[in-house]
Amino acid sequence: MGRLTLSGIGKSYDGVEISRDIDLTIGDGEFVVFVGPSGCGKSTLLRMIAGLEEITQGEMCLDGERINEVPPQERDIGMVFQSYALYPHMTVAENMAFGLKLARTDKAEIRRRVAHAAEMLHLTELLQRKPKDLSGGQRQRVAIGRTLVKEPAVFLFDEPLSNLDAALRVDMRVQIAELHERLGATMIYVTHDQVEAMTLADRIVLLSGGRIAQVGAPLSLYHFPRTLEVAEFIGSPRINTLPVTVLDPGPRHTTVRLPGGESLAVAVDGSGLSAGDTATLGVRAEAFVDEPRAEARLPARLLVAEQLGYETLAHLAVEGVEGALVQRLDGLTHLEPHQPVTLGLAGEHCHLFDASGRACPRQTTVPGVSH
Ligand SMILES: Nc1ncnc2c1ncn2[C@@H]1O[C@H](COP(=O)(O)OP(=O)(O)OP(=O)(O)O)[C@@H](O)[C@H]1O
Repeated sequence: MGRLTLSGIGKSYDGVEISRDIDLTIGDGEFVVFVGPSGCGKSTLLRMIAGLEEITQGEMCLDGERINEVPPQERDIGMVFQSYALYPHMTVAENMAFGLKLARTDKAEIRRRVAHAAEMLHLTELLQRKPKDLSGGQRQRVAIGRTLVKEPAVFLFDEPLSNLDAALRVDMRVQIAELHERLGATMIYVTHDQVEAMTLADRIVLLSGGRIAQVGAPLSLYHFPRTLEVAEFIGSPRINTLPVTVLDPGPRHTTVRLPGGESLAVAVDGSGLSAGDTATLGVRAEAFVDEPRAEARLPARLLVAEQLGYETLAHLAVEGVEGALVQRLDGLTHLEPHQPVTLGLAGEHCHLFDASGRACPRQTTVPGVSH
């Protein structure tokens, strides 16, 4: 079992509060990713779960038992760190067995667990090698193996892939997903990489300033962000934002004036807004529409076209909008430098945020994705 409950968890260092009011239940077998900008408190929260940091507020329970005061080695929790910290003079097998030896585990049991972990992580052929004779990805797999042999109920990963190059990261990401599938253990994973969060998580916990900004399935956060900050953090390229003025707020549609003067009825409940309010319109790079579906238009000029093969990202200048807007286009689209482009908008594909950054509830539904 590995059901973790955090109730009102908070952390202060010398009276300075860095996180608070963390309420979260992580189900047995769930893969949860803590994500958020640097300094938002992800690692601190993970270290509190591991028992490496004192919990200064609230209660933490594992399978119903309070663990606040339980030392790390007595928690049924294993942690994989960003730095592999393997013992250089020991073989892969010895590195993996080390923790079990310290815990005086029976020798035959150690052999069984090391062999099983090695097989799961495709390390069987490498068991007699020393860390210096391994690649970065192989070393990271040994570090995971060291935790795997302890057979913990909960696995914690603290940015385990950040020392690897881009191709290896993708490879290891897939291997970690496979491992979760095969073990069915609870896994909590910290990263500042939203692609890792989107691809690995059953649920994402997006932290901001030491508090939970939003918890949900990756696609829920993508399509139904509760704040502008969440909308900007999830998704690559970043969501486009445009300053707008509210003309007519309403329960199903809110009409806004766009830069350039056209109006657009956005499919959101804007009943908390008033006519004349300033707000932010959010449009994902793939959410611009062609004629005849366009309900409003923005004249734009091409700045740069990034041709990525399977897609082209057009960076566009629009009068009245700071910075470039990005439109995702088919990879075969050919664009001339500086060519004028018309961006089409449709109200059901847009987001609207009030001046404080709170999202107006979208009235649009996305099949299979809950709000
Ligand atoms: N020992 C400490 N004493 C005082 N403040 C600390 C201590 N450790 C962390 N902090 C502060 O707590 C905040 C959260 O740090 P934490 O490392 O949890 O953030 P993070 O989201 O994991 O960031 P990153 O992605 O950069 O690793 C930061 O403002 C940090 O400066």
